[in-house]
Amino acid sequence: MWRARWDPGVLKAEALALLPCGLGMAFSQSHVMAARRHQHSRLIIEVDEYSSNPTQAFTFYNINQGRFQPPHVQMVDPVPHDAPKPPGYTRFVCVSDTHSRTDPIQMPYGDVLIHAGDFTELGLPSEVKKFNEWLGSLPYEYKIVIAGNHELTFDQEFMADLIKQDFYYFPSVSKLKPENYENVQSLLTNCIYLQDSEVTVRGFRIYGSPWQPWFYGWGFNLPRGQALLEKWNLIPEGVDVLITHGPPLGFLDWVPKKMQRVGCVELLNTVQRRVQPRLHVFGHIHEGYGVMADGTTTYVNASVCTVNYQPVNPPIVIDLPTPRNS
Ligand SMILES: Nc1nc2c(ncn2[C@@H]2O[C@H](COP(=O)(O)O)[C@@H](O)[C@H]2O)c(=O)[nH]1
Ligand SMILES: [Mn+2]
Ligand SMILES: [Mn+2]
Repeated sequence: MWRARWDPGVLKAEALALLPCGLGMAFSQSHVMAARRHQHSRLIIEVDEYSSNPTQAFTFYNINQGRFQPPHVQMVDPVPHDAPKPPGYTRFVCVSDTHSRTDPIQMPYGDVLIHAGDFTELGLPSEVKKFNEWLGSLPYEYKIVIAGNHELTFDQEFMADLIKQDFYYFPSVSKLKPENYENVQSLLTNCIYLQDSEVTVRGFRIYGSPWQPWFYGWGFNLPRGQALLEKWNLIPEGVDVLITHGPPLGFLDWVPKKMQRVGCVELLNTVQRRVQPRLHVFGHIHEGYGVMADGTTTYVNASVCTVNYQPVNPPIVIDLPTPRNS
């Protein structure tokens, strides 16, 4: 069991970790938490000292804190698509990384569809229109979508830089005229599009953000550390469902061919220590498809496409109790 404890009024945090073997170990060191609390205000997450090396961060926190170990961290079986929804629950249907390959996907029954980004290959308006038509054909009460690194045209700063570089890295986007993509979000008429923003549906506060650690200079890429932390700092406390394109460190973020953990350390610390949502949905690392939980948050990597961009992973269904008064 991992617990955090705060000295009254402040600054220094102490973590108490019980290792899987049952031994209790107390830690009181700055790098254990990488967080502090402003007096009378919210918890401040700081850049982790292992931020730039997530594989090393994973190993360190596992050996020293058992942070990613059972019993508190577990793989979870998603709800079977044909299971009846319990009374008083909301059914979330989670997909990600469909990459303009939605035709073969069997969509299950549910109330709220979540798409965690990479719905296109390059963010071309024609792809966005096709995706929007697919959304329009689905029967969910709410459909909530964020962008991923493949939605190049949704990242205005990225497009401005691309023009300066004369489309050197993405020549196939060069035929687009700015007027065709400047307002590309407006093509998404059949969903609620979130970009560092939130919406409340059926009493759930849902927040979405497209940013992920820099990897070959795609859309919404930012360096690990302070730059990404500033985006995560925009996530309000009290959010029930968090949608990001990329995973947090240690949860469904393993890239086998590189033998690397690639999740964001600051996102993990923000999720586990500050925001503590009930559900965190993401994709991006196609190999990490699946569900895990840490006792507070259920983590869903909903990548429909495999690492070879084959759309074979089924949508993941999660039932959450609907908040009262909604
Ligand atoms: N070693 C890393 N591999 C990464 C990272 N981000 C993505 N990837 C690999 O690319 C595919 C597909 O990603 P996409 O965004 O192009 O669809 C993913 O499954 C990984 O294999 C990274 O930061 N480091
Ligand atoms: Mn993808
Ligand atoms: Mn991606």
